[in-house]
Amino acid sequence: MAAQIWGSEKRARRRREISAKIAQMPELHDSKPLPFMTREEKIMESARKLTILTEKMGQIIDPTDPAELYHLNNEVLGLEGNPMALHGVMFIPALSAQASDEQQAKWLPRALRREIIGTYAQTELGHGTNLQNLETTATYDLATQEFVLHTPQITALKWWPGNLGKSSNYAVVVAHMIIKAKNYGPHPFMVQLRDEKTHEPLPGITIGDIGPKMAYNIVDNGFLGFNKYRIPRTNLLMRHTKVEADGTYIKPPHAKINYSAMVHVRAYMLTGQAIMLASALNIATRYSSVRRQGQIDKSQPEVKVLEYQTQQHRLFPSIARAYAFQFAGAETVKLYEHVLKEMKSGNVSLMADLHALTSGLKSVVTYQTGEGIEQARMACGGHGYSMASYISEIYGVAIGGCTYEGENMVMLLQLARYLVKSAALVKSGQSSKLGPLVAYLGVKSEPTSLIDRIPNSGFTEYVKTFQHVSKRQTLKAADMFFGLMEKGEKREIAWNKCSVELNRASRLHTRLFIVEAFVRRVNEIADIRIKEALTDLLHLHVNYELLDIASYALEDGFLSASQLDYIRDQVYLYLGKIRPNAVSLLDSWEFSDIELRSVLGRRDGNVYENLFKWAKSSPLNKTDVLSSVTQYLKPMMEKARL
Ligand SMILES: CC/C=C\C/C=C\C/C=C\C/C=C\CC/C=C/C(=O)SCCNC(=O)CCNC(=O)[C@H](O)C(C)(C)COP(=O)(O)OP(=O)(O)OC[C@H]1O[C@@H](n2cnc3c(N)ncnc32)[C@H](O)[C@@H]1OP(=O)(O)O
Ligand SMILES: Cc1cc2nc3c(=O)[nH]c(=O)nc-3n(C[C@H](O)[C@H](O)[C@H](O)COP(=O)(O)OP(=O)(O)OC[C@H]3O[C@@H](n4cnc5c(N)ncnc54)[C@H](O)[C@@H]3O)c2cc1C
Repeated sequence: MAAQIWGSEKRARRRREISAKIAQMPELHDSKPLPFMTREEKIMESARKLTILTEKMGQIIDPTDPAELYHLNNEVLGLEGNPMALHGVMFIPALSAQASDEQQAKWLPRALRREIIGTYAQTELGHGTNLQNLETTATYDLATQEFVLHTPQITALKWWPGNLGKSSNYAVVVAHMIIKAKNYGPHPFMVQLRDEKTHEPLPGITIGDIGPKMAYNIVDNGFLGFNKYRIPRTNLLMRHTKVEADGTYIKPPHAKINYSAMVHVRAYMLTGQAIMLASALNIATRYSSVRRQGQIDKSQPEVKVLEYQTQQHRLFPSIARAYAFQFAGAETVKLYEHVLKEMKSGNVSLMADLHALTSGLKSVVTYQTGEGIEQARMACGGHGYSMASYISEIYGVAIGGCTYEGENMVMLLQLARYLVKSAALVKSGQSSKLGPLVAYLGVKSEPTSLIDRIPNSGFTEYVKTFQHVSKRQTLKAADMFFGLMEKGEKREIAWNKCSVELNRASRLHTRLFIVEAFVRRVNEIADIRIKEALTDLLHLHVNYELLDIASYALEDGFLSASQLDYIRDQVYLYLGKIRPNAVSLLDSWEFSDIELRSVLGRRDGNVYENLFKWAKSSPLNKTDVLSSVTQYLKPMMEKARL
């Protein structure tokens, strides 16, 4: 199963080997539990481990393999981030995709050797979503052949970029490029922020940390202002766009090609979200098979809480989602790598499809991951609320994904633009022009679902039902939009008035893609036992998801009330079938205790002993009487006694 999850037997084996090596290297372990550290201590601890890793990485992993690097990172540095998180996640990808060969030769080896630390600085205090209204400017000075970066007012301060505040000395900065008073829109520039020797901010740069966040606090998300700060013309990233010495602008082959670093993260973060969901579920499911509370049969002893159907219903559909996201994520990464290769050689024809797909997936996956992790926390009762479970940190980091790389509603609306264009093709009889991801929109569906009517139909009837609801909602939302325009409404006003319906279409389309990715994967599996276990999970997935969106299929009679009862019964049937495998389905992800960082979710299951040990190690328990008591509470009580 681990081979299915991680892509191959070799990958699963390598992960095990890496975890085993790390287990033998105490210098790479947290020196004490992270929740007991202050933010400064955590940042220091992370930097300590990061520098050891830089020295010893070659002994542990193949540093050129991103999957090994990612696993090493999760084990040693963990999900709260590290001082170089954005260096790998966005700075290097931005340079790789947007810098010319010559620029890459100059900067990439230095970045890869970690001679310099970089980040991706785009969002500002006043604008994150609407890139056209970013306010930082890069004005070309023909006389000196330099760009002058400037922050015209407080809202133009860069705000949020990870590791910008304290760790990075370089950044890819996105600014509006102005040449001879003409604004060419947002473009990426390579900018040095700090002196390479002293790490002091360079003159003209104002920089710092934006303060503590809900989670992810090892990362120093930062602010940055420029006061007429000059950089050479050749620091504009020039793979696709060029500015010649005389100010001549050579436009890129696609208007949005400079957005590729965002698409990179949107594609890669899906499996990251699956991992976080599976981690939280691993903790909750292990704990649920240790925790005994109450009886189902009063004549029997107390049961493990995992025996309760409500507990299974809370956890198992999310186990199925974690697998579904992992499989859909792996497909998306493959597609992304393909499109990136094409883009580098000038073929930009697949960019729109990839953008639409990743926009929908990042939104649905992050939202459902958040839901699943929060349910996992509640499934652990009171102990889930303790930082000892570590679920709150996993939750905080995961739901950051609902916001970063494009706020979820906004990204769903990006996919909706693509769906509406596709609907227009269907309506004008040009279905043959639909891309493969939306081809179903042009296919006539049956009048009613045949779920429960065709024995052994596999998942075909389910997929058809998902296709039906997605198609119907897309055409309905598109009709609403076109109708408003026909009535004379301006395009943007009409769009806004339909946006809730449009986003519903985007979600349904994306959920269909996730179901199909899961079906594709299960169909490929040769090992009978693995196939059986995953088929059960897939049964739960399709029935649970369909129940969740049933209103769309009920309202036009595609599904009947009796079919809904059938689907509900299937959910209960598969909850029971999955119960014996539940812990194994999560243990198969093979998270080590070091990586999980959870007292509640440890492999040994010694929950109570470990919780007591953890509580005793709380810094508050170093003394029996705190100074807050001697200084304030004791005098107060004494005064009251007089
Ligand atoms: C590798 C990682 C591995 C694992 C990660 C795991 C865990 C992660 C843990 C921690 C987190 C780590 C890092 C977090 C880092 C976060 C970084 C950031 O957040 S960076 C900032 C991100 N910002 C955004 O995403 C901004 C969102 N806004 C936009 O993208 C755009 O403004 C928007 C698309 C909304 C609109 O663009 P605009 O240019 O204004 O639009 P316009 O109306 O002119 O055009 C729309 C037109 O353009 C098409 N389009 C838009 N984008 C693309 C694209 N990327 N590719 C192709 N086409 C694009 C769009 O479809 C539309 O086309 P049509 O007109 O409809 O034809
Ligand atoms: C943990 C974290 C890490 C980050 N890291 C980075 C980084 O490394 N580099 C970087 O540059 N940035 C980073 N960001 C910033 C992030 O990319 C932005 O916060 C994000 O893109 C959302 O933009 P915003 O804050 O402007 O939200 P807003 O756009 O202000 O969103 C507020 C509300 O307005 C709604 N809204 C906005 N526009 C529309 C619209 N057109 N239609 C409908 N509704 C709309 C949204 O849906 C939302 O409900 C990070 C953010 C976080 C939380």
